[in-house]
Amino acid sequence: MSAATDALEVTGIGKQYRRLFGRGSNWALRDCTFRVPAGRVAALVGPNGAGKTTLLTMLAGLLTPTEGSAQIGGRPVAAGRSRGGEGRVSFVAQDKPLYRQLQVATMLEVAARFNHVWDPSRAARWLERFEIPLDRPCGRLSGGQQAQVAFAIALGSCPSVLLLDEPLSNLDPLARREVTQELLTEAADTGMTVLLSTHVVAELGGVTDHLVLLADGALLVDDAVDDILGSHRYYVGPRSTAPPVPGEVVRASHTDHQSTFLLRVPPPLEPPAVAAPWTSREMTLEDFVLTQLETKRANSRRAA
Ligand SMILES: Nc1ncnc2c1ncn2[C@@H]1O[C@H](COP(=O)(O)OP(=O)(O)OP(=O)(O)O)[C@@H](O)[C@H]1O
Repeated sequence: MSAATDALEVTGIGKQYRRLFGRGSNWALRDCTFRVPAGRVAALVGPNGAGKTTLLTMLAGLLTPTEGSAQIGGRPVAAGRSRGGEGRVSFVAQDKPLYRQLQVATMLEVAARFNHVWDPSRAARWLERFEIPLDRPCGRLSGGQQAQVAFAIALGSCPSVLLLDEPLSNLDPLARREVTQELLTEAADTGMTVLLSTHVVAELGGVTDHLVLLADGALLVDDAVDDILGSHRYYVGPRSTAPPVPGEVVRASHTDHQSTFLLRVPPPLEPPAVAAPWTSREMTLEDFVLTQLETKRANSRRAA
């Protein structure tokens, strides 16, 4: 994949926060390098405190990196500098700031004045899709409805890259699925790239096509979801010290009578079929994320 087709290019980025009390500082994120191709919906996943918000805030140009740099649409991100053209970015933070006393329709008018590129129909379509009342003050909407207004404003500004910090956290399960599917449609229709942080990995299957996994302020995985899922498979059979087919053992677990192996076969090879009594099944994205995090934790404990 050439750099020209990458909407987001992050090189060695890191952030060190000063401690408020006492001396010294903490690295929230270190040496993070990854790319997200244009038009993808990428999930930014990691445990609490992994550095997701810090990364998104730097990509939005609201926080200066301590090290490294980022490019959006081929142009460097610089804190405090507004962007236009191909590198236009919208960021929806966790606390979605809306004027509580303003009606939704008036809030959109205010947003239109703040954005030099604005598509009123795109914002209106999103609100209509999610049945948000335009005449209600924002402060009298539910948390999930307020989130929808924030998404509508972000989309109305026609970003080439949309950064969302835990967009699904206020939404019910049905709304979560609808929002992720609509974002996928928006990305497919407009070429917009989405990077969204989330803890709800189980609901990302079929929606995100790229995974960026952080843990303890470091990048653990940066890969296409199809490649991840296509190269891993579970094998379950009688208790055994070795898997029934060749491949890298990512994880093995055993009971008295049964063994389960998660195997990785790097693309372009397909994970092999298996003969009875062994059975095999696909791995989910949630399985993959949990396995990576467990392995990382076990390695850290061993090294300590
Ligand atoms: N302003 C700040 N000053 C000092 N430390 C900070 C600051 N903001 C974040 N941190 C620390 O940086 C680390 C990463 O925080 P960050 O909010 O980026 O994580 P996160 O992955 O978004 O977490 P969560 O999933 O809980 O939202 C944490 O250890 C956090 O305590």
